[in-house]
Amino acid sequence: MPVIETSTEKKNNRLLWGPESSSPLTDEALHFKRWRRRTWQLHASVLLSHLYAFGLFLGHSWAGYAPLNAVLLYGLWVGIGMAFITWAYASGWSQTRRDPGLFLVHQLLAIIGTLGLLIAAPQVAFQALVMLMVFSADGFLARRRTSFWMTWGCTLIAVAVIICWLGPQMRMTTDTLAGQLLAIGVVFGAVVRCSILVTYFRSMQFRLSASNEKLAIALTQIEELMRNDELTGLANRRGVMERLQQCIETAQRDGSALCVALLDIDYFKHVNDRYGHEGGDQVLRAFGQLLSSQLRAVDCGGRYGGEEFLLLLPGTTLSEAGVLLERIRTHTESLPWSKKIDKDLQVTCTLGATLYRAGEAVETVIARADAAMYRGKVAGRNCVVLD
Ligand SMILES: Nc1nc2c(ncn2[C@@H]2O[C@H](COP(=O)(O)OP(=O)(O)OP(=O)(O)O)[C@@H](O)[C@H]2O)c(=O)[nH]1
Repeated sequence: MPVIETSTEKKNNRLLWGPESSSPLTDEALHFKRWRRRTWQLHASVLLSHLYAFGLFLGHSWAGYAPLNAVLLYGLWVGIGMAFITWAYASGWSQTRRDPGLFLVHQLLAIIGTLGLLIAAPQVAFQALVMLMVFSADGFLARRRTSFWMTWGCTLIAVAVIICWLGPQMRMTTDTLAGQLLAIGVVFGAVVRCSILVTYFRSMQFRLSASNEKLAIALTQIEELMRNDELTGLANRRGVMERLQQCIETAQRDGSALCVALLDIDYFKHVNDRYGHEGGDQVLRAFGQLLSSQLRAVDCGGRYGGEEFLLLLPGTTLSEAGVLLERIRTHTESLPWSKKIDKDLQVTCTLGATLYRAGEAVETVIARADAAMYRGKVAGRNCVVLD
């Protein structure tokens, strides 16, 4: 399983990239499976690179630039090291280390192997130096600050030693055709290894931006759901209240009119009692559709409570609102409820509206609309009351 860090460990062992640990939302087993897959992919590419380098050194030996024994010893050293790292990944032992990618181990293996080869075959110092630098490029993938700096620190020291010690003897082995081909092979290998790493980084970047996009879409959907009433398709209380706050700010800024109306279905309890909760829900759904069809795009209708709705009508005077609310009332009355639910069903609503007054609080304007609607209820319902 992935190593879980304590907070002190996190502080002492800061990461250079990526999250501190897997997100609590991420399935930990999935996260671990992905990590293992990528580690194995990278490890396979490292093994191939070592094989390639070994092949090139063998080629140099065949062309007479390095003693065969030295090359074979180098191959044995790297082979044992790679077998150990493969075991460490497969057994999960690497997971118990602070550097689960074993970047430093990789690097020390390559450095010691290269230095050993150079002592025995200084003729191939230049090629070995290039390959060492190429293998070091893997160090860029180290996440942990200490792994990163130790990997690079060791590499730079090794490179400095090679340059100071063998610099004067360094030469490109290009005096024969075989030497030329081998030198080209060294450069080719370096380019391929670097492009593999760059491709790896780019695919990580691509995956990251793709999941960021998915996340942004999911976030938008969640935000929409948070503000929507599933039953009626209108805004819910949170949504309509946020919108009211925005409408008030606009009205205060440009001095435009803002009408606020409360609407309540009459005797809704009877609908529920007679047709059941499902019948009541059907009425609410149809009512939501009716309101949506009557409001302009700039208006907002939201479900304020059970069978109570809040309507926001920006840029609308009280008398203009009166016309709209009367239309909603008559449409409610004349909607073919008998076809929709039951032949005996008759639905009406009572509406109360008021004009927002500059400087007043949200609660005040709603309370005034509520009082207007209440007066309509007392007066016998199925009417519009303007305050
Ligand atoms: N089906 C359904 N019923 C709901 C929902 N939310 C609230 N109600 C019901 O709506 C009814 C509201 O009843 P009251 O507040 O007494 O109002 P009323 O019967 O409409 O009477 P007046 O408003 O005075 O005309 C209650 O029976 C609630 O259970 C809902 O989402 N679905």
